[in-house]
Amino acid sequence: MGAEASRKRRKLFFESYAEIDAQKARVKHEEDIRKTNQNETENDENNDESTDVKIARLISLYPRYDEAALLDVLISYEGCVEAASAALDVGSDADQSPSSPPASLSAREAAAKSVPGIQTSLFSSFTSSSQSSSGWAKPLTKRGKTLYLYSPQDVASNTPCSIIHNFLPPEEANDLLTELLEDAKSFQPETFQLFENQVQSHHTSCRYVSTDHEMMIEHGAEFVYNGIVRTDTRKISSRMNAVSEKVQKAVNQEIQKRIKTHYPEGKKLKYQSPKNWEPNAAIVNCYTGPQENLGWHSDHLTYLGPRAVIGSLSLGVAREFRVRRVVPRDGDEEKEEQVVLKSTKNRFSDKIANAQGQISIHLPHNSLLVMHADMQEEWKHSVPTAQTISPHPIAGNRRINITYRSCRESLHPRNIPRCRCDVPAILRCVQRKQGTQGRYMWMCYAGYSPGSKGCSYFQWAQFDDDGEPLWEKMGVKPYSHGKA
Ligand SMILES: O=C(O)CCC(=O)C(=O)O
Ligand SMILES: [Fe+2]
Repeated sequence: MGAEASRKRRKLFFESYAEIDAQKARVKHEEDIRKTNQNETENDENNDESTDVKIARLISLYPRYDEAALLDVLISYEGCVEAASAALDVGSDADQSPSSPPASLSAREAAAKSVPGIQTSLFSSFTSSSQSSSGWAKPLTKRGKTLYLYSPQDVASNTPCSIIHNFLPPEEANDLLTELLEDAKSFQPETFQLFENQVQSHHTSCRYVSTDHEMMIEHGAEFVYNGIVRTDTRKISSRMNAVSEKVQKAVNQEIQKRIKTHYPEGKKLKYQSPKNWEPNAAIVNCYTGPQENLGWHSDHLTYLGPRAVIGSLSLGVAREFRVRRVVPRDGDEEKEEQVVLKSTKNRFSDKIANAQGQISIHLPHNSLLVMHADMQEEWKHSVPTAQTISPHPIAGNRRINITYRSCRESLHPRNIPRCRCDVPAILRCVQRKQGTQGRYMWMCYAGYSPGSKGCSYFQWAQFDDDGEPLWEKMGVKPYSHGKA
């Protein structure tokens, strides 16, 4: 391919060469982190390669894909050549060798095919024969493949989520969208600490709370949420509040349905709150254009408590929401905890967690997705970059998402233990370690705030059956109890 043609094709993916370099730097940075994680958990023979070497390896394997497309795939797989290569193999016709992609495959198609796998049909590609212990069908996913789901029935049967399409009366959805698009003009990307570097999210967001009381508390001090120091907290508007009441009603109905149809013996899960779900905070996310995204993560449980339920309303441009189950594996307990901690810093995915493939849920304008109590502890989710988007008549190329959350009073920052850095500790669930999977722990949070290193504070968490903290049993003094 001529240099000029190659440059043109690169431009299909990136606005500028600076962006390619920035992407490469990002991959390199992510690689460094992955390398650190892997060094601590496993001996990976491939982990000292630079991004350029990895790209060179992919180019030699897939000579007919251009560099930008391969870089895109490598980014999707967090710098793991093997995973990227597996995805490209899936993306190629089954009977073609990796070095012989279809002759007509453009760079855009190559990337589309490679991120990450193609479902042919829900019922022909995937088969399910058994139910998991929590009652829902075993995921129908396969390694390196993505199962695309659209219908509420498919979503409820195959994921820990349920979805309601056309949730609000159309005018109400449009009015809320218009209001939030205006608000979002002053949203900022999230900044979080990734070891010694500060990293910015690839979308903007803002936290909203429902009462003046919460506003006063949160304005005095930085509020750490989802691993991010949030200095901009706003008050929920009357329009958002009216919608919040509808979300509350629908989410409570969905929770009851879920308990009856999916959970063992039709009972709520251990640690799930038996109370009516009442949203008192929201994070509003704004994704401008197809490249803005949110990486793999589980939502932090620090203020929500175990078995949290989240109502997530999508407005504007339709995007994909991906979920994948976290697969437990064996490893050293202490190192595993460090990995969990680090993975919250960088919202990093784990190639082992990818072993069962991913599920993509289509999120159109005015859809309410409920992430149920079986979600955060056992699954990760993301909003990936899109190859193309259909402009929305009001939002243009933007998508607004509101995640309504119910923070527990018992886990308010003033009530939770503080580590030696004098920062409220973070609550995490062990997701991957066989043996301790499902156990909760309190850890130092300070390492998340830019410029701070953090301490090694660690304490197993204990809760009653309804997910309320048992501070005394843990021998922990909540912050406010220690105050005069
Ligand atoms: O934008 C979305 O649909 C998901 C947002 C999300 O996962 C979050 O705010 O934690
Ligand atoms: Fe999330």
